[in-house]
Amino acid sequence: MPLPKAELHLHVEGTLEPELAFELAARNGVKLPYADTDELREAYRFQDLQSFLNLYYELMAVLRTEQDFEDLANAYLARAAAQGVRHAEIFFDPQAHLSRGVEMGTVVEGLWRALGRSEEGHGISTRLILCFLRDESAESAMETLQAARPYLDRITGVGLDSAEVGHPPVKFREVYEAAAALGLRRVAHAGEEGPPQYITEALDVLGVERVDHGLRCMEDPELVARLVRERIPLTLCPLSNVRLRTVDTLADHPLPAMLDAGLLCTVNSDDPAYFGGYAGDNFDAVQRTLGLTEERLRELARNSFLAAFLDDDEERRQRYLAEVEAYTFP
Ligand SMILES: Nc1ncnc2[nH]cnc12
Ligand SMILES: [Zn+2]
Repeated sequence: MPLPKAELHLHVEGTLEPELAFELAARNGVKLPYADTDELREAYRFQDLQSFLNLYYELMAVLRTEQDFEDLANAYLARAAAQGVRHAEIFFDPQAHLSRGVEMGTVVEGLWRALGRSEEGHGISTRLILCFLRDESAESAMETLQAARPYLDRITGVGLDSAEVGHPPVKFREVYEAAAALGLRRVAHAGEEGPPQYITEALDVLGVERVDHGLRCMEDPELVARLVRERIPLTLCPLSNVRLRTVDTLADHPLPAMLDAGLLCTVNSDDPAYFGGYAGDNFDAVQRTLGLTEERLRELARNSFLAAFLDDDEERRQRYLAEVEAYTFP
């Protein structure tokens, strides 16, 4: 039995495996510029975040109907359950669909058809987090938030993703204020490729409660001290960092130093279909390569539930935390 954990940094579009991409392409009459799944996998050699994003957006062309989004989410939930995920907070990128003529309702209702049955079907509780694309305008983000208003009973929070450098958090100040006024939780990618200053801005200007990635905080000791003091969770994605060359090799990953510094770290998969592993694979990889002790792994799992947006269901959080403490490693 795998260690129970929450996944807090997972882009549902990043769970599109090549096999499902071809299946959906055939179903929707979409022509992909790859002969087969092998040729597509060959394209998964990324130089940086942008080279990954190019492929990530290109493949979204196969996602067209509610059924497509339901199938995508169901495939993820099945894989996640097999790797010990008990709770998943799932990002989606509506602007990447709206711009192709796929409506907000198609995306949210499609995802919800899977998420609404996830507890019975996969034993996973879920939350949905709407992400704004930071390389699009603030006006577009605000329009997207407005388009989501009929679906807010299904959406827990907002996030910020896509190309980071040159798109500082401050650009989205008003959108995040509007999201907060609607009662939405706030997170943002910061310090993945962008500088530590973006992490500070995400906290101070956007009021985020968790930082996605946050890796580059390690360049600024005062920021580390603040993150420790304020118990700000970081949603790290080790295999993603290797594939996008944020770190040279997994052995160079600062996770052990971050835990030693007292940071509230969690381990997640980001875009598992592209980066070589789901949540459990990320745990296994850091255990193997970074030599994390069982107590460190238990700490990561505990942190994931502490950092989860389960404030409306504390009883469930305590149940999950008890599962973590009772877990015996094989
Ligand atoms: N790792 C990542 N960083 C920024 N935007 C993303 N969108 C999907 N994955 C992402
Ligand atoms: Zn991400």
